[in-house]
Amino acid sequence: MCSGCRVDRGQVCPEGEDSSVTLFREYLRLRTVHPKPDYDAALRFLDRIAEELENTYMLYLQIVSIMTWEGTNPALKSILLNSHTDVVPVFQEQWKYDAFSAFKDAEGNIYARGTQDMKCVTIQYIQAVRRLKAEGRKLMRTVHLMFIPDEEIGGHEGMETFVNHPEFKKLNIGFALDEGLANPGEAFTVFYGERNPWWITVHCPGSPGHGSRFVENTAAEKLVSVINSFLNFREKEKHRLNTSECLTLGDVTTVNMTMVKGGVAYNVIPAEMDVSFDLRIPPTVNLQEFEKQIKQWCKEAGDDITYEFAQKHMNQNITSTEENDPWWSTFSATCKTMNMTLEKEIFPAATDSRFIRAVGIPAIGFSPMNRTPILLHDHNEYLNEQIFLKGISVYKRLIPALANVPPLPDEA
Ligand SMILES: CSCC[C@H](NC=O)C(=O)O
Ligand SMILES: [Zn+2]
Ligand SMILES: [Zn+2]
Repeated sequence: MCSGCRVDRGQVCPEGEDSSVTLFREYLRLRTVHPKPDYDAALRFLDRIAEELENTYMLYLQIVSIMTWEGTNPALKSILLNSHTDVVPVFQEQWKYDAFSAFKDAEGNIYARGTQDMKCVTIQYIQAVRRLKAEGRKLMRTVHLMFIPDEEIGGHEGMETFVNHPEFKKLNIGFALDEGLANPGEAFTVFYGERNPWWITVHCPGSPGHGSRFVENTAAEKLVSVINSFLNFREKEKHRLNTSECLTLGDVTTVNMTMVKGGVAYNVIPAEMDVSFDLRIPPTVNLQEFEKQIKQWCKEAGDDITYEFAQKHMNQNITSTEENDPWWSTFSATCKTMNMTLEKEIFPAATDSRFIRAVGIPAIGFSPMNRTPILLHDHNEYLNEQIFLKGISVYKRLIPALANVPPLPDEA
């Protein structure tokens, strides 16, 4: 039964492994890894699950799959359980085990790309729903499990497109859960907003000439000035983070110089040099003012400098974590009944939640992994099977609580 793992809660596979863990390991072995993710394998896997769960299963744009568990009052806004199916590449030589073998060591640590980001959450949603259905539970609101590609490469052909698709609107989503991060301590981290990613390339043109001369107005001098301005700001933000007790990474702006381009030969002064930065800007920063600052740095560096963005997210919607917010109060009260401590933060990187929040839907980023080092995108990404299993019980409480939030004033 291990390979198919159609067994349910509490049932144990022949080798004594919980069937949910076996299913998780099976999913981890699918190579949905960039740059050529095997999405077909994921779709076949999900197709089978949908059949097992007897959920309505739809495929949109050939890639986004949605399993729907209809509520007893389907006119009410629904709950979205979102997860992406892709994972980032690995440097296999740096791993202790094959990154797609889902090796489990004696402590129950499962090693594979995607154990934390975010194949764990996908299977936890599925198994929680499976258990609830097996118990004959009926929920008031409809629950949609959405499995989406391309999150790791910016979501252009995934969530960014899908949120504007008429089929997305038809889902009538009131509240969404999406991915978060592990927490090495006892607490669980929850994310109510994200920093905006800005990927910028600054073009520094200059006078060319022979490498033996003191040519005026060179591209390199401008480049150095631009780099210094960005990196001085980086130092300030780093200092602000390191000297404040209450700030987390999501509360400051990070700047990283990630690419430089230019030059053709040792003795030819180039006519242009380019530099690219990855900026992540907290939702509290005035983005117009921030761009003015960038313009100023470019102006100070010399004439004719231009810049362009490869990513420039402007939406700064955050999700309410006020006690009077029905979604948040339900989420946090349910966690409290399980004695979970929550730490509220701004997500430092970008997830598909930014597209969900941008269309006005509240979303919480949450991956139930405490006592776990943050290893997403890292070598030897792993998750302990007990932590993974605990997460299923967490969702088994959260999903009905959220799906039973009484009709809101605008739904009456
Ligand atoms: C700006 S699109 C890139 C999205 C990517 N997400 C996860 O790592 C990130 O770099 O944050
Ligand atoms: Zn992710
Ligand atoms: Zn990721």
